[in-house]
Amino acid sequence: MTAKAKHLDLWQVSKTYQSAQGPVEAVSDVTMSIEEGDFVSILGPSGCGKSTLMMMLAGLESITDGVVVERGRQVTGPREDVGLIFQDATLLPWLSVLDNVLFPVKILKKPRNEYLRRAHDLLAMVGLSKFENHRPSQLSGGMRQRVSICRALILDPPLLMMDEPFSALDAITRDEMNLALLDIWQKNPKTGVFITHSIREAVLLSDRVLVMGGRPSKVVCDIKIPFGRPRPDDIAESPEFNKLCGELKQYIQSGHKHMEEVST
Ligand SMILES: Nc1ncnc2c1ncn2[C@@H]1O[C@H](COP(=O)(O)OP(=O)(O)OP(=O)(O)O)[C@@H](O)[C@H]1O
Repeated sequence: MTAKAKHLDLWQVSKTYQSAQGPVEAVSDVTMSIEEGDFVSILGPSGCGKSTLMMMLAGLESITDGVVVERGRQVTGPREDVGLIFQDATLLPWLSVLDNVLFPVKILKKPRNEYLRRAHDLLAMVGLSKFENHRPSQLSGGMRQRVSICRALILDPPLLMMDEPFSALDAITRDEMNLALLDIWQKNPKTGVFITHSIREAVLLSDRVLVMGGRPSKVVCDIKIPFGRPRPDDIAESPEFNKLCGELKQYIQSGHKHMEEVST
């Protein structure tokens, strides 16, 4: 079996914020790789540095120490080949759904006609063809987040980073969005970094799950998810799925306890 190429390489990556109350060591000494095409979730207690780590990988937050390399090139700032999705869909209220999806094309001054077909196809894939001319205020939260997924995919970036993209949605819509994301990955595989507080969501979607914890925060657990793709519909009911969730829960709880002990 041939080894997969590395998409991201992190070497001794740390981040210390300077705040009015003094330095905050948010991430400490993370060394790891993420392989091409892998969907990697990051779990961990609140405040353990998950978003900070993702922002450093995306080149949107400076790195205090260490190096991040993407496909052989050191990351020094934001770049076009990363799609980003956040908890809030952050759509532009005055633009139609279609124009929101095409917004990165406009900003980067790429030819609209070349991306129009892709925008229609993406919106069809997430079931929003009939809403292309609607404004974001006419959509539900789940629909808005589906538009933001299409916007992140419009330039077909090889890397998609998602920071708790479904945490503001109700449970049923969240399950639907998980299935939509599995479907998108099946049809158009890419490298993914996904931050979530939901253990089950992480196990369902991922090829690998990392748990961050401790103070200063590190990667305390790195588990390969043994399920192939496409994932069977009833995978989340299987004993193996639930066993993995149980193991991850224990790692998170011990990281949580450690953070509480240090902060008291
Ligand atoms: N701009 C900033 N200035 C100072 N401290 C910051 C800044 N941003 C984050 N922090 C601190 O860094 C630590 C890590 O924050 P981060 O948002 O990365 O954690 P997180 O694991 O994503 O949390 P959550 O799950 O609650 O979103 C926290 O202690 C936070 O208070």
